[in-house]
Amino acid sequence: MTTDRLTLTRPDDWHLHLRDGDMLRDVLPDTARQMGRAIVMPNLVPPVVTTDDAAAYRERILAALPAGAAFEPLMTLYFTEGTTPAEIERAKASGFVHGVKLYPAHATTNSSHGVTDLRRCDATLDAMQRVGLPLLVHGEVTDPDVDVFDREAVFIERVLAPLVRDFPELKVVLEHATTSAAVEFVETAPANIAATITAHHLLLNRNAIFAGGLRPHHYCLPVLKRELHRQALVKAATSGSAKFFLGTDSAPHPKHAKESGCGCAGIYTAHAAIELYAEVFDAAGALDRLEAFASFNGPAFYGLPRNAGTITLLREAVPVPETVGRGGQELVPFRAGATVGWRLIDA
Ligand SMILES: NC(=O)N[C@@H](CC(=O)O)C(=O)O
Ligand SMILES: [Zn+2]
Ligand SMILES: [Zn+2]
Repeated sequence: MTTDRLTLTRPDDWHLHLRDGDMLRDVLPDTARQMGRAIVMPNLVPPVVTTDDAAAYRERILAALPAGAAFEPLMTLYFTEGTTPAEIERAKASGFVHGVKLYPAHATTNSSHGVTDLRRCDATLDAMQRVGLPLLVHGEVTDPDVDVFDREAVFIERVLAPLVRDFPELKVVLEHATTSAAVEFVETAPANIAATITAHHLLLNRNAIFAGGLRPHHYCLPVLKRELHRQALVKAATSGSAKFFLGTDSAPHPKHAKESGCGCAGIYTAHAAIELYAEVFDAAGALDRLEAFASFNGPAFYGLPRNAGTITLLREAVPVPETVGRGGQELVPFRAGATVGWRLIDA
């Protein structure tokens, strides 16, 4: 039996880039239309490093919301080697900071202020473990001797496994998991270790970067992997395990910055996020497990209530515009000029 109409508890996006200024105003309505909340990444220029920075950014997001939107931004701090235990206490006490994001220095977009040696951060990690503030990790080593396709697996071995051993109570989210190594690590780790999975890593393998020519809009970090890894991610997401949840890593960059001699990493999926995940779960014969992945597992991990409302999807081919952008710089959305298989209707 096929389902042509799907009603779900309103989902959340547990890994999202909203940027700032004009770009923020352009992209925020896409997320606010479907998600109740989102964990907002702190890699602005300059980064969001203190609770005061996060409070100010939160106000800018709320001010950019379309009238009547009930969206709640869940803020994060950018982990630097200067992040103190006192800042962790302040962040936790704020009630609006829900995680601290670890970018290994130079691993990805706007990560130059990231951490070069996590061993120098023990006191801060200890404070996070004590107050129950999750560590959100971009899990890739930056060692130039490590092949770009192996950077996640090597990070798990060199950094994540020792971290989990030394801070056994620390809540950790391995963000945008892309490999079978990540899936195995998270599955066999204790309940305080979880992972987000993006729609694009569930839908595409690395061939998509080179399909008929170089495809800058399929370039992101961690980079797309082999088909066997994509299959492992689909299996994990649709398994019913509470350790995996929705995190789009929707990462808008202006068209000219992607279509460049040195293009930025990041894929914009917020315009059709839940629709793209529905495609994946449908193809896997697991539409009945989409709601837990999208709407239940994340709040359970973060210790937050589920959203109260619902959203409804209809099975229908919906065209995706060539560009998105209402005033800021144009950006090219995932599936630009093609279609997605579901329509989100206003319930
Ligand atoms: N995922 C990406 O390719 N890019 C993200 C950064 C990140 O999440 O690593 C961005 O901020 O553009
Ligand atoms: Zn990242
Ligand atoms: Zn990201």
